[in-house]
Amino acid sequence: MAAVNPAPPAPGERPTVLRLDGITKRFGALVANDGISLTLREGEVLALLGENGAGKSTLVSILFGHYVADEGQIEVFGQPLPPGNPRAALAAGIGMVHQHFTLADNLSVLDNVLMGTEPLWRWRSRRAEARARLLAVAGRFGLPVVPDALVGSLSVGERQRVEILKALYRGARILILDEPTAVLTPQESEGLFDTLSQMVAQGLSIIFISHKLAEVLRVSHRVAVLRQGRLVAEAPAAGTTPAQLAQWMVGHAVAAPERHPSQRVGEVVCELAGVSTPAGVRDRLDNVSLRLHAGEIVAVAGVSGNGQVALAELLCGVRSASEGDVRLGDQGLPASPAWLVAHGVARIPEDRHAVGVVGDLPVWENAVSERLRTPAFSRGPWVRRDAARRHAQRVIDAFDVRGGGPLAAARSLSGGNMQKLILGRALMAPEADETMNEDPVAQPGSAGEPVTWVDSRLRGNVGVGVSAPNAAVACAPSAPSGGSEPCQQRNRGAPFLIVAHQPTWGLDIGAVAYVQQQLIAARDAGAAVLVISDDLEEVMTLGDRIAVMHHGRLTQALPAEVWTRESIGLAMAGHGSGHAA
Ligand SMILES: Nc1ncnc2c1ncn2[C@@H]1O[C@H](COP(=O)(O)OP(=O)(O)OP(=O)(O)O)[C@@H](O)[C@H]1O
Repeated sequence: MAAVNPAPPAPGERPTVLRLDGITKRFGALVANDGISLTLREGEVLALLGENGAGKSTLVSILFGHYVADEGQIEVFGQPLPPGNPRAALAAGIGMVHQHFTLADNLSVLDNVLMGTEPLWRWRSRRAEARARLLAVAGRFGLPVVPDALVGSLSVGERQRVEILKALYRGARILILDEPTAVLTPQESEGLFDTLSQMVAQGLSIIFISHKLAEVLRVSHRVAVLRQGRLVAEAPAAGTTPAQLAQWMVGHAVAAPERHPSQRVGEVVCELAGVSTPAGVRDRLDNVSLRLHAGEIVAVAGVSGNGQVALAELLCGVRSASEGDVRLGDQGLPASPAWLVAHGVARIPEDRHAVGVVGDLPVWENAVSERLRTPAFSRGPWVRRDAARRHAQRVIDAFDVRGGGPLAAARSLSGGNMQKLILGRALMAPEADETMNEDPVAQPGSAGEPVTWVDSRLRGNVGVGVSAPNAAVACAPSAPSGGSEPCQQRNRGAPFLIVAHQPTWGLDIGAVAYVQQQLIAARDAGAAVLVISDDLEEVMTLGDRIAVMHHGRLTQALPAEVWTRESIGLAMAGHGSGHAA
């Protein structure tokens, strides 16, 4: 891997462009940022690291004027920055590229860049001038762009380029990139690194937030590490190792997850035979065949946008096949997400913001949302609130969901902690006491809410709808057969099929290791696991068998040993099955 960063600016040689002095931010009793002081120099890439919930997003939100610090000052190019004023931040030359893009799909690149910079009525008259300026900025930083292209037709990497251009067009001199590579393919990440090096060569300064430690060391000049809101380390990237970074972030060494091949592969739990999904949809399946066995992890690699969403949605009952056959055990797969969830198909959705949680609702409601109408959490028309909150607390403890407890609004969780909550919801079965019939049931006026009421609050969630028939989490006669093991799993409420789409996206290294261990443990307990990921490391760490998606087609799922990094890369680019055997 070629080093991207040019020689770091020697201390004192380049002017300081940004100075944070004693920034403190509290949310109630929680101190998200605790007296943080940092500087950034011209032409410098500063990586901001920390565990999920360490305070990175809070700090950059203060910088960008979305939050107001309780204490401390910020100076940009020697001038004090007015707090809580995004316009002032923009005017001072601060630009931000969020993890989740803020572009309008139905508008052109140029319109997106202009949006918010000019009054609407001026767009037409100033278009030619704006186009020329956009192309000039694009040329200067080596960011090729087609101004009239519709944003909805662009790949993820191209959209990110538009976001960066938007910031540069507005005159950003300090650019904050929040986990910019999380949504990119390896090739797109390379393109971004090239862009970064061009930007710093032109004197821009960059704050780069990422959980990928190797890439952090590669692209940055300096690293700053937050832990529980405090700045615990600052060091030049050169000479620092990923292990050292992990130690600073977590406070102890983190063992990299290792491959643990399956010991006992069971019967076929789910089978796709010649499955296609409707044409005309951008993300579709084209004649896909795949068998998922109990006790095995199949990992699907591929550049996102090649059919992964269609595959995940199909298996979760959100999308139907137009051709071919999908079977769960000995029956057709019902196109009913609620039925599937109730009968032991767990899903970890890719987009946690859109379909994962309902931000305004408390953690406990989100933690039981997919099982709300099971006996574990409801009795007749009433929610068993105590059981639900106990379960939420168990999820919080087991998955280390930090940031406020069962009553906190899910919205207040950091991105990574939200993902841990979704994983816990999908993977953690209710405890025996939560499924016992004689447990006290909340009554009106005492402790509970009507199920229908909670249900309607959650209805915005998951595309699943939670109003499943009051399905017992037991081996229903119509449930897939296929041996006793999945049945036992279902009886315990544990999933027998797990569809995990980008399960560790946005997680810190400790959480990645934990989640991967949980998926392996679920497999070892007899579940069939499908992991869909564009993270090659993850695919190679988890997959007992690996298949690759390209343009809606899926290669044969072959044993992991057959594949190499190179052969997976070839298949990702559509060159045959790509495998070496
Ligand atoms: N609006 C809010 N209300 C209450 N608590 C909040 C709010 N925003 C953030 N927090 C809390 O502040 C802490 C820091 O969160 P922050 O989002 O800054 O972490 P992070 O380092 O960006 O994490 P991640 O890597 O998961 O994105 C967390 O405990 C989070 O729950």
